[in-house]
Amino acid sequence: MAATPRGTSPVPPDARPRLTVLSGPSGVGKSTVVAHMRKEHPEVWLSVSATTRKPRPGEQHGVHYFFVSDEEMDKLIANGELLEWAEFAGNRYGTPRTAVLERLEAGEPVLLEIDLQGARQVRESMPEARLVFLAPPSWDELVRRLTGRGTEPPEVIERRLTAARVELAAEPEFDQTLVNTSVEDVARELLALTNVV
Ligand SMILES: Nc1ncnc2c1ncn2[C@@H]1O[C@H](COP(=O)(O)OP(=O)(O)OP(=O)(O)O)[C@@H](O)[C@H]1O
Ligand SMILES: Nc1nc2c(ncn2[C@@H]2O[C@H](COP(=O)(O)O)[C@@H](O)[C@H]2O)c(=O)[nH]1
Repeated sequence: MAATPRGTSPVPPDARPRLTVLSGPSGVGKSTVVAHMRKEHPEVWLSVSATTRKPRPGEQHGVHYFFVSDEEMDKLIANGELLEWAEFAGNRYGTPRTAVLERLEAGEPVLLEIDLQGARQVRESMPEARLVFLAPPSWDELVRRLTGRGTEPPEVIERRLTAARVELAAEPEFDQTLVNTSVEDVARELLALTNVV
């Protein structure tokens, strides 16, 4: 058996800083679960995405998203500043590359909350990432949550539900599925997957 070099200790694979990607259909509760988890564990670093979507009431630039113009998004993409990006229901969204890589290099676990297309791109470029799918308890409950949130007009809800059917069908591509029946339970399970504790 090979000896452990002096000054180092064997690190079990699960103790390494990990890139966790949380995806799932619009309205399933990704932001709610992540916010709940980070209230107790603010040390979980969540990437702030850039988007061309307009802010919802209460959303702050640099906190919930970097709200950018179409031209700014074009530049971010052209300059290779995004780790991944996608068009979703009429807007573009992308993950700023440098901030994520800096955190990972510093040994900190990183969480991305992104759509299916983005998750697939991360799987290609960073195969070590753990992909977690957040599923609704049922289709009807997903529709209730998305509609009940009251943030999108009916035609945008329709677009998001069309995307949701595609996203639900892609669940087998993910490493893990969590069913969002209870925010508290899922937040605890997600925390365990991020390797923070
Ligand atoms: N476990 C749950 N039980 C009941 N309602 C929930 C649960 N989780 C989230 N919700 C509610 O569902 C709605 C959608 O949640 P949220 O905005 O977090 O979804 P999301 O997946 O982040 O959506 P999007 O991808 O569109 O940003 C919110 O009104 C939220 O309060
Ligand atoms: N591919 C990416 N998807 C992202 C990113 N940031 C957010 N999202 C996803 O977009 C939809 C819609 O979000 P909303 O805030 O408008 O409701 C949702 O699935 C998010 O997870 C990103 O950087 N890249």
